[in-house]
Amino acid sequence: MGLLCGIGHQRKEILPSSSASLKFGTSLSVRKGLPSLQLPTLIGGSQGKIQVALKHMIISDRGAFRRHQVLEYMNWIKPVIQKLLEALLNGINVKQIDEVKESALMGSPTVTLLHYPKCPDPDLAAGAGPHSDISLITVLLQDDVGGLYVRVSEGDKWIHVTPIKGALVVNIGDVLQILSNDRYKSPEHRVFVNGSKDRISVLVFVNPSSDAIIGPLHEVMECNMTKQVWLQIKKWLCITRAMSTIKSALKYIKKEARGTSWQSRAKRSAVACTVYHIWTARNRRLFEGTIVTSDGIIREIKTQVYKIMFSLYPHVLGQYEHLALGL
Ligand SMILES: O=C(O)CCC(=O)C(=O)O
Ligand SMILES: [Fe+2]
Repeated sequence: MGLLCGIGHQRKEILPSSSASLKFGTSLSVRKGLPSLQLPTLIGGSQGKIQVALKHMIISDRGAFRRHQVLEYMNWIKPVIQKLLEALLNGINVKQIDEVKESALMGSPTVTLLHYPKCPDPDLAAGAGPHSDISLITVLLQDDVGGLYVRVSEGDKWIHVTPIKGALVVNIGDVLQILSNDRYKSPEHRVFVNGSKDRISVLVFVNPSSDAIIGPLHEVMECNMTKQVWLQIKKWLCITRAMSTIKSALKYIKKEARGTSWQSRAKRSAVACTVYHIWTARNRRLFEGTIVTSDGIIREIKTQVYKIMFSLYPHVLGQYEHLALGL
């Protein structure tokens, strides 16, 4: 089963069946793994031996949920959440989710068990008013009663998230919207109570750890740094040809700056130093949290090229003094 995104007929596959055993519902949903996932017999437990009459438990025994059952559900759902996160972050070009990132992003999950008593006049009951979740994602298990609606964009249209047997509904939360710089939207949703049946839902709010600093991930930001640095270095080298990327620079250098003249060497060194210093600056930002400005990187590149050229051609230093003057 693949990973589907969207609601109802708008669902589209975002991961092929071979790469995930997940199925997306509202925003997303998961099917495999809980074959008999059906309220009131919720938690399959180890090898499906333990069956919990959750609906019964919530309604008749409110406030006294069995801790180990909730923990068991959390244990079951953790790898599902990890897989979902991996797929979602992959979708915004975040390929590596190491332990630090993982614990920052999903460090404070909470489980909420909700009971919506039936109401003969549902219009008079509150249910859950329109809101978006502040979590990273919310994984929601609903029974077969229905009543959860998601707002379509900004309009007044609400789509019913029809319960699918054995499926989990996954909502994008505000935190993921921020991390993704709005590429994923945290949908507004609401719940209407039913006129003749009680409704139960079990929610896992996957929250970042309390000390995590949330902002758009670097991978989703347009990075202008490389372009800015290279354009300055190109000008410094008196290269007039239009080429704004390092890729095009490497191609140019391979073709046009092959010889052993000091000019060719200067150009080759400058491109190599540009690649190296941009890479170093990225690493320092990622691993040390140090921000190096493009002016700082340009200065480092020029200094290094100048040193290389001086060590190779001290006698022609005067000829390319204008390079040094740009330092
Ligand atoms: O009960 C539901 O289906 C949704 C509840 C909800 O959206 C929430 O508690 O944030
Ligand atoms: Fe919600």
